[in-house]
Amino acid sequence: MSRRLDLAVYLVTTPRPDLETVVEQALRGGVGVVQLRDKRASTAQLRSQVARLRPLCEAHGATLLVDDDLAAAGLAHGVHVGPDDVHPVDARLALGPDAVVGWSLTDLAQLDDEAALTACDYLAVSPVWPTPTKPEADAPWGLEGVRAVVARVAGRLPVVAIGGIDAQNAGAVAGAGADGVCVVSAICASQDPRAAAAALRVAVNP
Ligand SMILES: Cc1ncc(COP(=O)(O)OP(=O)(O)O)c(N)n1
Ligand SMILES: Cc1ncsc1CCOP(=O)(O)O
Ligand SMILES: [Mg+2]
Repeated sequence: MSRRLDLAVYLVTTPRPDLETVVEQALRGGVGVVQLRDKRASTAQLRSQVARLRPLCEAHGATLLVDDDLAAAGLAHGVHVGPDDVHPVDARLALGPDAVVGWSLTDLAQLDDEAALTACDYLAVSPVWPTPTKPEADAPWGLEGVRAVVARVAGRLPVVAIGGIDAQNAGAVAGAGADGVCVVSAICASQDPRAAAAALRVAVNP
């Protein structure tokens, strides 16, 4: 991975008609990574959204990733996969050495998968807290889980956390050792996505 990866505030999108406006505002507020996540979209729809979002992200020096879909991710800067998706090694082989590959951690045993860790650029502790945005998510790690993961991989791979994070608790997540916070609703459900992103940035890097 050769591009600069600013994981401090990481936006995972939810489908909405004004997505470009929300992303643009979030980028102005300091989001460094945007992940396009739309479970219902076809590859063709994702690719067309990537074509619109990528120039926006690049204008702000940010990274655009796609959830799960390697064909759409090939038009972006990389992909985020989970333990039930394509393996990070296969994602790396498909997208090449310059792509960003992120991997969700739902179980500490995943850290024994040396090949996966070598193929990844970052790990996402998922979820740190329960969240209505993803009710089917695995058991929450809590802050102790963030600490446990960071203790295992610190200095080797950056660690972010996702699930139930907002500007009030983001500082605690960073205090547990996370390099960044990933959010859906804290930005997408805000009346002011720019201010919401900026508040998260301050909480992570006071
Ligand atoms: C940054 C980040 N972390 C975790 C997830 C969840 O990924 P996954 O476990 O593959 O679940 P789905 O998003 O595919 O439902 C994520 N997308 N992004
Ligand atoms: C996609 C995803 N993966 C684990 S939790 C989650 C959703 C996080 O949403 P929110 O930031 O609104 O809690
Ligand atoms: Mg997935």
